[in-house]
Amino acid sequence: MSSITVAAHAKINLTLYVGNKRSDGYHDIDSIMHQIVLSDEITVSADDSLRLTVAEGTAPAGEDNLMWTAARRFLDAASLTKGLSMILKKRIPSPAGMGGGSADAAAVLLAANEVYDHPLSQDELLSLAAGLGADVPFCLAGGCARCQGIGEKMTPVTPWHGLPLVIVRPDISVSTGAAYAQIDASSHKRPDTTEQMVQALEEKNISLLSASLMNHFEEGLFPQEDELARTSEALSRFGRPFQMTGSGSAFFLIADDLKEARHIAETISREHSAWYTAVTETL
Ligand SMILES: C[C@@](CO)(OP(=O)(O)O)[C@H](O)COP(=O)(O)OP(=O)(O)OC[C@H]1O[C@@H](n2ccc(N)nc2=O)[C@H](O)[C@@H]1O
Ligand SMILES: Nc1ncnc2c1ncn2[C@@H]1O[C@H](COP(=O)(O)OP(=O)(O)O)[C@@H](O)[C@H]1O
Repeated sequence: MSSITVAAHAKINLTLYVGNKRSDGYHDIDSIMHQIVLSDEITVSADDSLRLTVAEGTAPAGEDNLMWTAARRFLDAASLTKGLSMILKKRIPSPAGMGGGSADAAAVLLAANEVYDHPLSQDELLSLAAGLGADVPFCLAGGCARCQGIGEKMTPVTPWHGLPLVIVRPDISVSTGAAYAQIDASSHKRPDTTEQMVQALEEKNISLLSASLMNHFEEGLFPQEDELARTSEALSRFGRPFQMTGSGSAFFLIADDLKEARHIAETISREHSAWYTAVTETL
């Protein structure tokens, strides 16, 4: 196969417990990540050199894009003296806590392996993924998983397909590194509800899922970033479960059905025209 087009799906964190800082500067986490339908589109073709075109939306060009690093490391690991031509249609908001760059990098690893007839095993791809970023192994494995360690220790969890979601991203960016540092500075720790969330997903129990939503970053970031607190307030009036995803600044709200999701998204976008809003579903 000389060319392939794939979807690079965004993720949401249904739970995100942040543990202590480790000696390597990273933090152990306990998080249920779920892929969602919202995705970037990536076309990867065999070529003599490495090229990247951003054909839609906004993302770093060339070497600053994680896709470039993923492609370079794939070619080196597979001992290929060839290149790859990559076209990105960027649709996932960024940065947002939705793992867009990680999803793109994982998609490049999988697509490049297809294009060059599987020179690397799944374990070799996972090891390349772990070297690219904490969320990349999950994006490579996909579905729904409990992610521990810094995200690389994954246990598959029963996904809940088709939960209707409204995604809202206020017009601010949060630095992931700064968000982790903020957690170190705060003494409050919410209890870890990840076990409970696994049970909620297995039972498809929306009340238990709603009660188990938890993101440690909210505690430290909301008092610091007015716009995040404002987004939380704007979402609270719909009476549906919602939460910030990852280190922000996007939120997800779980609607009863797609019709309600569209109504909520329209209402928010009318009142906050600078905010990104989208309707999607869990994958
Ligand atoms: C917070 C989470 C939750 O899913 O997602 P996002 O908000 O980025 O989507 C992840 O842990 C983000 O993973 P990822 O975005 O891949 O992080 P990286 O680029 O590897 O790390 C950026 C910086 O965040 C800090 N970091 C990251 C992961 C981790 N477990 N502990 C950390 O302390 C480190 O300071 C690191 O230098
Ligand atoms: N393919 C990519 N898509 C988006 N951002 C990318 C990509 N490659 C590198 N980046 C860089 O990564 C940063 C984090 O982006 P992103 O992965 O979307 O964040 P998050 O994980 O918080 O959703 C961006 O600000 C950008 O500089």
